[in-house]
Amino acid sequence: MFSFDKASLGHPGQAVFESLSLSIGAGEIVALLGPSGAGKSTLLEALRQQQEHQVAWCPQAGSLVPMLSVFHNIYMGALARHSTLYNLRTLLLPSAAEKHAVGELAQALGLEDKLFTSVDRLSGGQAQRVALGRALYTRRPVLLADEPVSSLDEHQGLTLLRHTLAQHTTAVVALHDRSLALACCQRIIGLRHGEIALDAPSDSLSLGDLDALYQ
Ligand SMILES: Nc1ncnc2c1ncn2[C@@H]1O[C@H](COP(=O)(O)OP(=O)(O)OP(=O)(O)O)[C@@H](O)[C@H]1O
Repeated sequence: MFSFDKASLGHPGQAVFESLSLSIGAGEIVALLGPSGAGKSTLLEALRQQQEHQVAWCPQAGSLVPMLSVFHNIYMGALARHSTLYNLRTLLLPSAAEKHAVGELAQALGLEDKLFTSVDRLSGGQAQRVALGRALYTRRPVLLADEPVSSLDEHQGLTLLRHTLAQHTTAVVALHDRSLALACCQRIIGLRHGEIALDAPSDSLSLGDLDALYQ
């Protein structure tokens, strides 16, 4: 599904990975771990470019449109599924069917009472749940998510990450919470200084093994 062979990845004027070799197969649920600046977001963006039309994309907070409502931001996940005319009509005057579909998703995310509240009036954790909702509403099989539950409490983060992963066949999720990575993902890829420092099944790893990534 995803494959890099001695690839150079990075940003204009800055290579983050100088020679990255990595394969991720369909059906894998993968956590990306590593200290800040290790290259998790850079790798997610490169993965996205390889399978753009298959990917449900959940970037870090800040990607929502703050002055629009929860309904509108979640609906944006569906823009590619519909004609421009249908999208314009739905954004201006949503049908009962779209309100119901987005409302059901909002309910699963604990946002049912905020459906027509603008995102700039939400807490950080509520906004993160909207971003997850938008990714879920794309209804695509491959989830790529960048710290999708970092502002949620431990219990809610675990519940929502499990709920979201269950709706995708393949996923790569950057996380900072190592326990969450071990609990929810089958494979852990640890990044450090633009290299893969660890790549192993999560059931072969302990929290202590993951600590080494951050030392
Ligand atoms: N738009 C950009 N232009 C130039 N360099 C960038 C850009 N975005 C990130 N970088 C650099 O690329 C490197 C990797 O950044 P990246 O965001 O991939 O790390 P990360 O592991 O996701 O970090 P964090 O956990 O803090 O989000 C860093 O040195 C960062 O400064």
